[in-house]
Amino acid sequence: MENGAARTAPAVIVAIDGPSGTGKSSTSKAVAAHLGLSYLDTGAQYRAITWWMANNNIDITDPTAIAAVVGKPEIVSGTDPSAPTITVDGVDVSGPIRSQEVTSKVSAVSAVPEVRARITELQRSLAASAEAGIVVEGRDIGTTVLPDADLKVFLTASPEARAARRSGELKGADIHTTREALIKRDAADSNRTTSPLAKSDDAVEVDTTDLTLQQVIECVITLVEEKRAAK
Ligand SMILES: Nc1ncnc2c1ncn2[C@@H]1O[C@H](COP(=O)(O)OP(=O)(O)OP(=O)(O)O)[C@@H](O)[C@H]1O
Ligand SMILES: Nc1ccn([C@@H]2O[C@H](COP(=O)(O)O)[C@@H](O)[C@H]2O)c(=O)n1
Repeated sequence: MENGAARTAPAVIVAIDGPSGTGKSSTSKAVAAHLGLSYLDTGAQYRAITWWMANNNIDITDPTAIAAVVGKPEIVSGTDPSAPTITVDGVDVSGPIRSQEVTSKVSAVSAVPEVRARITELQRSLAASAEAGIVVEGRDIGTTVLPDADLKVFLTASPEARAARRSGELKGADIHTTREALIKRDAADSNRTTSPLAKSDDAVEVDTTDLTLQQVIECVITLVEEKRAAK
């Protein structure tokens, strides 16, 4: 480096995977904001395409029907961690994609190989255009979408801890029902044939059951900084 030249941190690609309610979104957003990276919520993309299928009366039990229309909706993700956005055909769907209807249908839609191929292409393109780097969170980022990521983290937590977090978020929803719904969605996501929810062999596993969100964020920031220093 020449005298006086500013040192720019090299772009870094971070993949954060794990089951529902382990803290992927909260952690990824905070880590990206702290380190000046972009942020991509890939679950929101699968939810957005599911919302479009439901709105267009596509039979979500019929993979052939889903595959036939997979290219129709235009899905756009904004990657600013302080204000992530998601639109379908120009419509802001950030609220509707969190509905119970979408949550109950998303695993069936995301299991369709043509859906995964389309969404994976969007994800790779966003990651490639993130100048400073990006934190991408989901279920198959480390294994399939970005297998060459600089850092892979796999978050876990007990079903009880995850259900308590979720029912707190859903204003006192019954913990038992929430726990059963989480377990059912994780099973569907883990057992599908195409890029299931899985820990990549080279991912760092962090059990968040007894950690505060702040402790998890600090742990991941440290891991990213170590990777950056080694680049
Ligand atoms: N370590 C933690 N301790 C306590 N609460 C947490 C922790 N991590 C996350 N939370 C809370 O748990 C809830 C779920 O977190 P978050 O949405 O980040 O999980 P997720 O893994 O992205 O879930 P999903 O895959 O279903 O989108 C949020 O309300 C969040 O604030
Ligand atoms: N990489 C991913 C991310 C998500 N999914 C599917 O989307 C659903 C919703 O994800 P949330 O993180 O918003 O809860 C999830 O249950 C998966 O079906 C996926 O397949 N791959």
